[in-house]
This record gives sequence, C-alpha cells and structure tokens, in this order.
Amino acid sequence: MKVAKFGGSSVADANMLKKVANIIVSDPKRKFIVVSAPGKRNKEDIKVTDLFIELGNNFASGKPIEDAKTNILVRFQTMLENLKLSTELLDEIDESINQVLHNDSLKTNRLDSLKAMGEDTLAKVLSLYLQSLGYDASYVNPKEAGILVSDQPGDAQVLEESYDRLFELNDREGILVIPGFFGYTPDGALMTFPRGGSDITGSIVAAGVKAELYENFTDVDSVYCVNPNIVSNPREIKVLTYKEMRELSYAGFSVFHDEALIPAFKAKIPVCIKNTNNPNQPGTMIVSEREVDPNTPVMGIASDAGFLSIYVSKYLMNREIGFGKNLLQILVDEGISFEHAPSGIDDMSVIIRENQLPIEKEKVVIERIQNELKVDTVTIERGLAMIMLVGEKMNSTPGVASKATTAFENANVNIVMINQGSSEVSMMFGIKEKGLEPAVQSLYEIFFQNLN
Ligand SMILES: Nc1ncnc2c1ncn2[C@@H]1O[C@H](COP(=O)(O)OP(=O)(O)O)[C@@H](O)[C@H]1O
Ligand SMILES: N[C@@H](CC(=O)OP(=O)(O)O)C(=O)O
Repeated sequence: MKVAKFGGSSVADANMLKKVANIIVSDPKRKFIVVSAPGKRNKEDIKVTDLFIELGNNFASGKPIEDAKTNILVRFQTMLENLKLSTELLDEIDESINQVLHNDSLKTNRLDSLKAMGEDTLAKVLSLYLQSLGYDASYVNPKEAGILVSDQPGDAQVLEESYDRLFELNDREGILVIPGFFGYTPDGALMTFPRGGSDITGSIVAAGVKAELYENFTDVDSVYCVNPNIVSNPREIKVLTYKEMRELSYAGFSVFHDEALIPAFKAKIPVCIKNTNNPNQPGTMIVSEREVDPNTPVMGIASDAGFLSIYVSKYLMNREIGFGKNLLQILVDEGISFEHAPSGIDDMSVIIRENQLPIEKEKVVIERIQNELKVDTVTIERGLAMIMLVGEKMNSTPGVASKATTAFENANVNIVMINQGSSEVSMMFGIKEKGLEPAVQSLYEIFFQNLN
C-alpha cells in the first residue's frame, strides 16, 4: 500500500481537489491519504494556515477577528459549493473556532489548535467528496490514527509509540484521509509540527503502516537541482539519497520538509515527489543509495536568506577549554538555536536565523558574551544568505571548491564565510543577501549548464 500526501498547492481549491481525487482513485494502492490546508491559489493569495494564524494573533492582542474568520469560511464555502457538497461543515468550523478561543485550558497551545483546523477541515472535505463520488473513504483524526507527539507547541516531534498504533490502520477498510501537520500529546493536547509539517505527517504515516512508497504530491514535476524561482527551467533530479535531500531541504529546498526524511529513512520507505498537475511524470525518487555520475558530484544548490552571524574573537581562544561550549550556552540560556558554528584559531562565528535573535534581544546577548567570555571583539552582522552545495561524492572529487569560488568571483559576490559540512556531503558559503540570486545563477552555470 502507498501513502499519498497532497500539499497546500494541491488542495488550494475545488478544481485541484478534483485532480487529487482522480489521482487517488486511479491507483487502488493509494489507501492512506495525508492532506495539507488549502495553500495559495495564486502568488498574491493567502494560505489558510496563515489566515488561522492571523485570527489567533488578533484574538490574543484584542483586535477584531471577523475579517480573518470570514476569509476562512468563504474559502471553504466556495470549495464545498464547487464540489457540490453540503455546506453544513461551515457551522462546524465556526463552532470549533469559538470553542478554541473561549476555552481557557487551551491557552498555551491555542494557536496550534487554530492552525490545525485548516488541514482538519480539508481532510473532512476530501473524504466527503470521495464519498460523493461513490468511494469508500473516511476522515481519520490524528488522535484516532495514533499520532502521538511531544508537548512542544508549533515544534512537536513524533513519539516512537506512534508507529505501532499507526500500523493498525492497515486493518481498516477503504481510503483513509488523515489531516497532516498535527498530532496529540499522551495527555490529549493538540500540537502542530513546524510550518510545512504535513510532509512530516506523511512520512510518519508511511513509516507506521510500513507503506511500499510515500508519494508526496506538490506543484512541480520534480525536485530541481536549484530553486526554480531563481533559475528558470533548471535540471531535474531523478534520484536523490535521503541524506542529500535532507541537506538540501534544510538549506532551502522548500519542496520537502527536512524533518520529513527521517521517519521514511529509518523505515527504509522510498519517497517519490510528484506533480498533482502532471501525475504521469515520474517525479523524483528519494532512496538510500544511488549510483554517482562522476560528472555531477554536486547534486543540488540550495539557498536561503534571513541569517545573521555573531562573530567573536579572542586572542588564544584555541587554548581556552570550554570557550565554544560557554558561547553556545549563552545562546541556550537565551532560547536561541543556531545553524552553523565555523571557527578559527582565535575566532568563532555562529550562524543564526534572524528570527531567532530579534533586534530587541541583541543587546543582552552581546553584553553577556562581552562580560562572561571576556572577548576582544563581538559583532553581529545581519542580512546574510547561505548557499549550500550538496552531493554524496562531492568531497572526494577534487576541484569542487575551486569551481565554486570561481562562480562567486564571476558573479562579483564576496564570500563572507565557507564551511565544509562534517557530514561530508555539503559545502556552505555565507554571503550578503543581495548577492544571492547572481551567485546561485553563476553556480548553476558552472556546475550544471553544460551537462545534458
Ligand atoms: N529545488 C527545488 N525543486 C523544486 N521545487 C522547489 C525547489 N526549491 C524551491 N522549490 C519550490 O517548492 C515549491 C513546492 O513546495 P511547497 O510550496 O511547500 O508545496 P506544497 O504546496 O505542495 O506543500 C515549488 O512550487 C517551488 O517553487
Ligand atoms: N499548512 C501548514 C502545513 C503544510 O505542510 O503546508 P504546505 O503543504 O502548504 O507546505 C503550513 O502552511 O505550514
């Protein structure tokens, strides 16, 4: 049996849901269906999850919630009407919103309960639609499915005991439609995964039911070796390893959530990324091992903006036992997670996502580093972008770094930092944000343009 997950773009409106239903029923092995909340119908549109977040934030700050609520209800109303389904579900959404907003025991995870309603409602809509077409389909809530998670609002992690519970879904008849993006703590509290986390649900379900394949349907024919919004018509990737895909997603390939690889990887379930608008295309397979073409040691170029670097220097830092630990401990104390920490003899940089260290918090962090670590210099540089080259055999192929630096030079982009990943499959470059697009385009040209 297969697990098929449909992302926000695949369930954005009634027309897309018709395509989704056709895909599901065209293969009887597609028994376990995981869905996102309706995503953007066009570039200017707003994702339903973002509407729920707006509603929750407005409520928390005492602002009116009516506009966001109306937008959500209209979105589902249009969908239900175009699918010729009853609109009774709208009263249920309205009622659920009110319950969540006025139940004080939900204070710590109220936003999670709201965010989850997008996927929850969509799963109900899709199962009703499949039933209206005459198929045996049912909505299965993640609690009923057995998805147990840690008590971390907006950042939940699956608990191991989920997998045995999920396996029991194999005994159920018909097509099972499960909302993605959330699970429940053992105490019964709803928690969401990080943003984009329906991919994670799909992977957990695939591992739990021991699926033969996890199909992840999105809006592109395949994973490309570079973000298609930066380079037009880039080279398609046919096969990737889990490790390569995880590195690439972590560093900016938004097509698949980086945390979604692990459950599938551990259970050895192959993943296939496919296009809902073009389902007959083979898509991209993600597997344990692949043959390496010596001409393409670099499989992909990932990039992301919105980073900052804390640069610290101190004479004889190399001789001071525990310096790195103490620096990172300050970040732990301040609740800041870091991404990379390249270091030299007398200096060390810590790369952090800008949203982890808002300007208001900067002063405290700098003062603590100065006072507690007695450093010579500490500076913070914002507006950085990271570019990651990824490929399983990249680091045993001579000349990759030199080709990459030539590409930066050709684009006239200065490299602020270089870090070779310890995983040996990636090489990272830090640059100023404004150089991101020219640098990525130049790297693409040097590594991929002349390949067939
Ligand atoms: N390297 C890449 N290959 C394919 N798509 C990419 C890549 N990098 C970024 N993307 C973007 O990811 C999008 C699909 O991811 P996402 O919007 O999360 O899909 P979904 O709505 O299915 O969850 C594509 O439309 C594309 O713009
Ligand atoms: N709807 C959630 C979860 C998700 O996976 O969405 P999408 O499939 O649109 O990336 C979000 O927007 O974060």
